[in-house]
Amino acid sequence: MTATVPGLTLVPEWISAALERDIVAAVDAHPWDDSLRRRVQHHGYRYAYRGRKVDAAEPLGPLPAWAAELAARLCGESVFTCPPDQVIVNEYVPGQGISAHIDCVPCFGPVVASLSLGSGAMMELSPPEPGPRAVVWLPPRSLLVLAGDARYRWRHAIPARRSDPDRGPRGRRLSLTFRTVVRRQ
Ligand SMILES: O=C(O)CCC(=O)C(=O)O
Ligand SMILES: [Fe+2]
Repeated sequence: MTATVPGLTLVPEWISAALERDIVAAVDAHPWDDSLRRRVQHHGYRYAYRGRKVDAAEPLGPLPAWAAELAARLCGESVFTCPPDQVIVNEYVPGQGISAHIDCVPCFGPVVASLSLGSGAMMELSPPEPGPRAVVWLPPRSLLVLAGDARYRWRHAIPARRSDPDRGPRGRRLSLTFRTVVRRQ
């Protein structure tokens, strides 16, 4: 049995295959940070995985053009109430994943949106109280939006494996996750 997750929305084919190709090329033209187990890029603000914090006083500079365009579209479509100003790119090669977590609550605002490019992947979400997990297939070019309980109470993970049940082998996947940095007064 799988559960449904309040606050989770998945929009298939949020971008075209042509735009997907252009964004992957633009992302790959930018240097990667390979100090973690998977390669990442941080745009807008750096997120410190270790201390789980973002320094809102230290912007990295303007978002790259592809990220600024997608951020504007997310705003225009009212996915966010203000333009997201922080983007993390994750690269997963087959066998890589991300362990179960809730995105940093004091660091980021109430909406987190993640665009999948390249390969699809299966996401597992665990409820706040013991109970059945939810499994969501994230196809390439889809937009996953986490708000409400999906953002604040459920944990999400991408199991580190080479293929997904019923979906076959994974290829290289990029996820582009848009967030809004919380500014403390
Ligand atoms: O790759 C994904 O779709 C999820 C990424 C994620 O959960 C994160 O960066 O916090
Ligand atoms: Fe996350």
